[in-house]
Amino acid sequence: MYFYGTTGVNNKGHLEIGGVDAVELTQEFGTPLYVYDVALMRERAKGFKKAFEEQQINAQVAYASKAFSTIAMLQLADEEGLSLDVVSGGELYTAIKAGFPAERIHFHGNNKSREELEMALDNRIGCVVVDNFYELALLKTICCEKDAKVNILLRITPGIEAHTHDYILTGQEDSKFGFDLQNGQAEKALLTALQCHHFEVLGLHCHIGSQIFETTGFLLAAKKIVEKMEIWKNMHSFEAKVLNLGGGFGIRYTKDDEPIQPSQYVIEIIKEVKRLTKQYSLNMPEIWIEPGRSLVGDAGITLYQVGSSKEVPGVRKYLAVDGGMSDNIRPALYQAKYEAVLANKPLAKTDETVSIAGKCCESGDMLIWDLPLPETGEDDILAVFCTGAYGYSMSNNYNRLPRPAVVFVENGEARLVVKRETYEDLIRLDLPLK
Ligand SMILES: Cc1ncc(COP(=O)(O)O)c(C=O)c1O
Ligand SMILES: N[C@@H](CCCC[NH3+])C(=O)O
Repeated sequence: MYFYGTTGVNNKGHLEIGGVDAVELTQEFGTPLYVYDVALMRERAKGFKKAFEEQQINAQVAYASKAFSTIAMLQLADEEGLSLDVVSGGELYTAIKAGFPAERIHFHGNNKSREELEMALDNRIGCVVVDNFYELALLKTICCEKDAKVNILLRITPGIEAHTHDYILTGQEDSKFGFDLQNGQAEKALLTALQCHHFEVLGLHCHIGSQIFETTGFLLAAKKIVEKMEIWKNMHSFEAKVLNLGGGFGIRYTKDDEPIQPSQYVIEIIKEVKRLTKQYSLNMPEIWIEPGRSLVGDAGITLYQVGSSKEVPGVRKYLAVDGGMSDNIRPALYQAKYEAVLANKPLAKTDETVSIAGKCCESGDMLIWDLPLPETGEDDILAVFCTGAYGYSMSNNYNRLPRPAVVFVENGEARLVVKRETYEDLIRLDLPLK
């Protein structure tokens, strides 16, 4: 059994997170319930920051808020001195309402609207990560209208495709994001941007993928970009002040995942960029990264009430919980794997193998296949580990299921940070036929 962060077993034999009894949490806040281990999120944030500080590198660690964006979460990110990556007006709005310092907000997205870009400029955010020629032109028009200046990074597609465990170098990257480095688009974008006096081109950005367990892909990406930086310095007198290598650092969902320490990515990236910049006589740029999953993923646990069960003789036993693909779509979308225990008896001997079904009207609404559990019945609470990233943020109201509440636990205290949706919330925006 693998417990993350402050999770353990208390003297009642119950699962405990942040010093709080998980069963009592369900009694107070209901189920399904997302529970976040605040100490673990702080530890992860500090780990990334410390890795840069120890090497005395100017850096920004921007939390990719798509992983889990709520007011309390963004306030926590601010407390930990993180910057913030937002990818939509909604994420930006949440950040502003959370009081997140605008100068540390970076705005991503492959189809930012005029309204979103105006919102970014009006709030004087730290930088816009420009993704394509359409955006370059639109941003220029808006800046002219507002007589505004804006810091930008150019999102580059370096031609490296990161698959979870291996890396494939592609000649021509087929991606909806960014300016291609190989075919000259990136250089054309740079020249266009440099001609516009409304833009301060801070540097370059790339993101090679997600749930990556090795450093190789990041180092290859850095190499390709720094090589271009040298060419662009000589040809266009442009020297990037910032090199943003994105997020994607992998975490442990199950025993099959073997992540490396978050600091390891940072240490190796710094070493490689130092080596390359020395080789090409460039100034060391600021290094920015954008972890999402690795800051919050393993800090989240979802608690469910166990309900019905069905035995298919000789095949399997299905055990249904009171949530499913509406609160965690990752198994249905990516065949993502999770581990789970019974929160009311996590150490009990596992003598059954069951498959955990959600309650949505879809055969594909399965959370975990073939999970070893003790004999399980109606009074049991299932705790699914590692649901902190892309769980709540990808939740939905399929079958008109209200979204669960979110609770932060720390030092023996629980704090409700997102209320449970009600049926009334579900129809709030509906209008009658006549
Ligand atoms: C541009 C960018 N930055 C950061 C992230 C965060 O990725 P992860 O949650 O895997 O760290 C993503 C998502 O993959 C992304 O697209
Ligand atoms: N949502 C995905 C990751 C996408 C990251 C954003 N580019 C996941 O749950 O793993």
